Amino acid sequence: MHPNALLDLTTDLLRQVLKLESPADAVVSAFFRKHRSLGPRERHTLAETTYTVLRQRYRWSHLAQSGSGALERRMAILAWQGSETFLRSALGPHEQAWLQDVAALDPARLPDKARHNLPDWLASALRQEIGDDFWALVAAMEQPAPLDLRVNLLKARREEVLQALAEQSLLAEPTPWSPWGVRLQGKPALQKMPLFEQGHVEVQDEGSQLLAALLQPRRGEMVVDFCAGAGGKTLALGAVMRNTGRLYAFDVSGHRLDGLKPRLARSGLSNVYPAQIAHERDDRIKRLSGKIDRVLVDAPCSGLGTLRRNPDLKWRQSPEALAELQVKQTAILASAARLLKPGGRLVYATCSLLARENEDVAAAFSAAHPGFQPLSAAQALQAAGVERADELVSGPYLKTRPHRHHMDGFFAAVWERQGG
Ligand SMILES: C[S@@+](CC[C@H](N)C(=O)[O-])C[C@H]1O[C@@H](n2cnc3c(N)ncnc32)[C@H](O)[C@@H]1O
Repeated sequence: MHPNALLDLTTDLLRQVLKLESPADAVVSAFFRKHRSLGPRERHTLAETTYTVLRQRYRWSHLAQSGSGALERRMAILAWQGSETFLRSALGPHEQAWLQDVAALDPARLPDKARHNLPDWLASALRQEIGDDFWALVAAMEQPAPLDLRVNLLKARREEVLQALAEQSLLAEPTPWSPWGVRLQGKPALQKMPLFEQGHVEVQDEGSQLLAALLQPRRGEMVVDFCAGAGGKTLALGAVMRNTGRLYAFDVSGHRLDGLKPRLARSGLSNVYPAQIAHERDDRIKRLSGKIDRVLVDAPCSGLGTLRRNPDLKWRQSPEALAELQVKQTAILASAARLLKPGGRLVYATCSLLARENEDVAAAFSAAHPGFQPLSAAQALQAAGVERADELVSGPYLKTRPHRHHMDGFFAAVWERQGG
């Protein structure tokens, strides 16, 4: 494709993504479906440039002020993630000179906002949450996430997967904490590899894998994954249960649960029962009340712990949306808790970094449910064979952080239902 044409397409894609009306990955996928003739290198440039702008939107719009022409074009030029020679051949002499001037500026002298690239409400919430680590967190969130795999222990051992990857000259190492995790270098086309097709591995961030360790379901138990979605955690739980017992995968979204089907088929699990529920007080929940050994609530949340993968979320969330989420999280947790037998374990998890969705919801639940005894996440993880679990917690809670653990930001609280 001619350099001018690719720059025009990038400008067009950015214009669509920056409307922030739909998730960026959906807009990018729809754009690629519309432009089927794009090659892999062109797709890479389009997607990476778009994500670079989303990660550092204030930086690029600040620097773009000095140029001329459409703002999205200027941002695309500054954040370009393809060949520089190729880009330069798309630019006229004025744009070339402007790009050179901007490139010479010292990024350390930019205003704070153009360095942290966060909306004001989120910057102040994170400063309060993270304190002195704020800038380290900002830097970590601007990096793309590594590609983590979870080894499906029903079908393979971690050493075998590492060996198979090495035979294909792929660099990989065990994840630092998850006993089932493998971290790959680069982004190989995994979907076409036998390891993936035959269900020996699934793509799953290390933090997400740890939630299965925290719930620690045993063979033969009755377990509920209350907000199962496309089943990332369901699959991990089913494997820990060694394909025994009964694992219900509930979600209000039938569409998301549909995404679980092909993954289940690959995984070899036959103990999973996906079911769409109307809402958290659905009759099905009432019928199972008091019968379940372990319940995971992977609650709908702002997703702000996944900004490395979904940088558009920081522009699409708002304090008002967080307040609504908190109401929903509180209601789902209270309803899911009714499922548990005495002695049963409850885990509430989010991929948010904010106390409003995390500690505040957990504390309100504890206050309203004295029959649920909070447990230490570190002890639960240690019991599940996670070494150095004390590095992953803050007080009784699991709290993973991109800048400290190279994982998405997860929060989890654990309780045991009392009584007999
Ligand atoms: C964080 S996502 C779950 C991700 C999933 N556990 C995984 O590992 O892939 C939250 C899920 O909660 C679901 N959800 C929203 N409201 C719900 C409710 N009232 N009851 C059950 N699930 C709900 C959403 O449809 C969404 O799939």
